[in-house]
Order: sequence, then C-alpha cells, then structure tokens
Amino acid sequence: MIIAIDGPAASGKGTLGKRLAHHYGYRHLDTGVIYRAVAKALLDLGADLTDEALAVAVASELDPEKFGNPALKTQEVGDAASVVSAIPRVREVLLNFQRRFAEDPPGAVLDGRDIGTVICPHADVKIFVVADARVRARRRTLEALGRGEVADEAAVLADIIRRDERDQNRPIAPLKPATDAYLLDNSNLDIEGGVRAAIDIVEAVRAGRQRV
Ligand SMILES: Nc1ncnc2c1ncn2[C@@H]1O[C@H](COP(=O)(O)OP(=O)(O)O)[C@@H](O)[C@H]1O
Ligand SMILES: Nc1ccn([C@@H]2O[C@H](COP(=O)(O)OP(=O)(O)O)[C@@H](O)[C@H]2O)c(=O)n1
Repeated sequence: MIIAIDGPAASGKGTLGKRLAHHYGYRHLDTGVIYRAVAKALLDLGADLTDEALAVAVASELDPEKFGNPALKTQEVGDAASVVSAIPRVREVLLNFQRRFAEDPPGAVLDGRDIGTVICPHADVKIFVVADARVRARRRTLEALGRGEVADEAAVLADIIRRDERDQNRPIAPLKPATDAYLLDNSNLDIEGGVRAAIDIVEAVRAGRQRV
C-alpha cells in the first residue's frame, strides 16, 4: 500500500507520515528533505539558487544517507528549497528516486507537496493535511526554540505564507490537493488526534475496497 500525504508548510505532514509508517510497518520518506538537501548544497557553495545546471548536477548526486542532517531543518534552507524546487529539471531528476521508494515492498508513506498529484497519482490513500497558518507558525516556532534556535513567530508566519504562495503558484507540480485526496485539518487536534484521524481515513478506504 502507498499512502501519499501532502500539504502546506509545517502542517504536520512529516510527523503524521512517520507515525503512519510506524503504525503500518511501512517505510517513510519526507520528500521535503530532498529539496532541502539540494538547496543546502547550493547555499554552501554560495551559488545562485536559480542556477539550473548546478542545481541539476547537485540533485543528481544526492546522498540519501545525509537526509537526516539537522542543518536541513532551518527556515533559510526551507525558503531556498522552495526556490530550487520550482526548477522543472530538478524535479525531473528527483522523480525516479521517489517513485522507486514508493514502490518497494511492503508499503510506503511519502509526504510532500506533489505526492498525490505527480509522484504517486495511483497511491492507495491520499491525505491533504492543513492547519491554520498561525497555528502552524506557532508549532514551527516552538520546534525551533526546542532545538535551541532563535525564532520569531511573526517572521516564521511570514516565511510560511510566502513559501506556500510560491509553492501553490509555480507552474510545475504546484501544491494542491489531488482530486481524490481526503482533507485533514489538524488545527484543533493534537498529534495523537491527527494520527487517529488519519488512521480512520486509511481504514475507511481499506474497508470500502474490501466491500467492492
Ligand atoms: N496535530 C499537531 N498538534 C500539535 N503539533 C503538531 C501537530 N502536528 C505536528 N505538530 C508539530 O508541528 C511542527 C511541524 O510538524 P511537521 O511534521 O514537521 O510538519 P511538516 O512536515 O508539514 O513540515 C512539529 O514541531 C510537530 O511536532
Ligand atoms: N514533494 C515536495 C516536497 C517539498 N517541496 C519543496 O521543498 C520545500 C521544503 O519542503 P518541506 O516539506 O521540508 O517544508 P516544511 O513543510 O517541512 O516546512 C517546500 O516549500 C517546497 O517548495 C516540493 O516542492 N515538493
């Protein structure tokens, strides 16, 4: 089974993806880290984020072993990721890695922006996670403070809004729910509540399938 989770910045996709994968014994891929890794490499080189040839070269040589690097989590890298992710050839280079990950047994949960629409249009279950932007900014700020970083909630909110707009309005693989995605608003749910709601969606889809 493939579970596709998409949604805007800091909506809880990664947290939910990890928990669902654990629940079902599947593998989990946070696809945002892939774009963050490309962006971080360009930032480290002091390169122009719109340098297509360099971005493609970097994307072709990514080492998945480094996807856990905590330096990928910063606001600066997230913002840069949303610039490089709008380059069509960068997305093209990264497509096969994501599809292979999705198709390997026993099952996979992928989260990102275009999993249900582009990477896995035939996913068994698609969930589009949303939450009020202010709630997301509060959570992301607390997360950064928890890592010992300096974080200003108003700046985090502005970053989230700017990034969502860029991701929604790009011509390639824009952030949007697949037509067959289930909407999950976790603004008023804690993590456990969100996980339960998502499991209910997955189970309802499975039960519906068994009846057919
Ligand atoms: N339902 C929830 N209630 C409260 N906090 C949440 C919830 N879901 C996620 N979080 C927290 O919000 C922050 C962003 O979640 P994350 O999973 O990293 O989002 P995304 O992968 O969409 O960027 C994290 O600090 C996470 O612990
Ligand atoms: N499948 C994906 C995942 C991320 N991205 C891009 O990568 C950026 C960082 O993604 P992320 O999921 O790590 O961001 P957060 O929601 O964790 O803040 C996004 O703003 C998108 O521009 C994408 O284009 N497609």
